[in-house]
Amino acid sequence: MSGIVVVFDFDKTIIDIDSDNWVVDELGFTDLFNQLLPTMPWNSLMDKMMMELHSKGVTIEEIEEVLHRIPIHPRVIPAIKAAHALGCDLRIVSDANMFFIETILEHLKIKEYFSEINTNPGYVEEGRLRILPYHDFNKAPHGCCGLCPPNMCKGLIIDRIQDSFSQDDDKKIIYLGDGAGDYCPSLRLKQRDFMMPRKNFPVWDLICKDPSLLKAEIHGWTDGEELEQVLLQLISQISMEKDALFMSSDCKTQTLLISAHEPLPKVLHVRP
Ligand SMILES: Cc1ncc(C[n+]2csc(CCOP(=O)(O)O)c2C)c(N)n1
Ligand SMILES: [Mg+2]
Repeated sequence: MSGIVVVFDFDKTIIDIDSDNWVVDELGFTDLFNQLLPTMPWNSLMDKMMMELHSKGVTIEEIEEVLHRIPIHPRVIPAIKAAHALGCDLRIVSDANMFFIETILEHLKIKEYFSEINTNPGYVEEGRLRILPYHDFNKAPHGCCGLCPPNMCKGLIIDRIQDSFSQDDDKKIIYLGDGAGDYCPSLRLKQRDFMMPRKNFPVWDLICKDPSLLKAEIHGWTDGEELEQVLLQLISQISMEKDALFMSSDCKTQTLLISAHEPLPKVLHVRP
């Protein structure tokens, strides 16, 4: 393992659009969706829309067929496979839902590259699709920065991922996202981590207001091609730093930077 955890947002990061809008639009339910949107939270509306689809005779197979046609940039899958081959632990944190994400990842044959998918529950119940909130906001509000929707705080999910790392393991997170919901987790990243916001998308605009609020290093990207370049460059840079064997040209002291194989000290001073 490389000691790198790559956390991907899903909509407009792995795929190139919002999966919720894609399904509603492709099945011809845009007007009803827009009419109901001011009346309820997005996540509750998606559950209601799935009920509407079912009552109008749209089948699960038809929803799957629409999901199989979802647009994705051609460099995203190679980027995911390369990051995995380099030993990174890949995870998803998304405000879409499990049914849409699993259907798309299985169709693209890339589900197995991810060790964890954190998203809203989505499952078939008596022939209709149910979409439920990740946090049960009727029980207790998650109470974070105020920017996250009531059903999901991605910041809390990042906290949980960071808490799962053992103390002496200096794992680094690379977080990729586009939306306003990706801002809260970006504030939780540590100095050793990396934030990859999609340029000129909501998370980018929020970060640009005051970049000093982030402890992590910021690396923007515009499309799948740049996502691949920036991500693989960061992984190779982090891996090189970890495994570096640096011999100082100073003849009195040679400094060996030893790789992160634990009980060895990180820096050894060797007298010639
Ligand atoms: C102004 C405005 N109203 C509502 C929404 C809600 N919304 C739109 S797409 C989506 C799924 C995001 O999935 P992922 O986390 O994978 O990007 C959600 C929750 C929004 N983003 N902006
Ligand atoms: Mg997104």
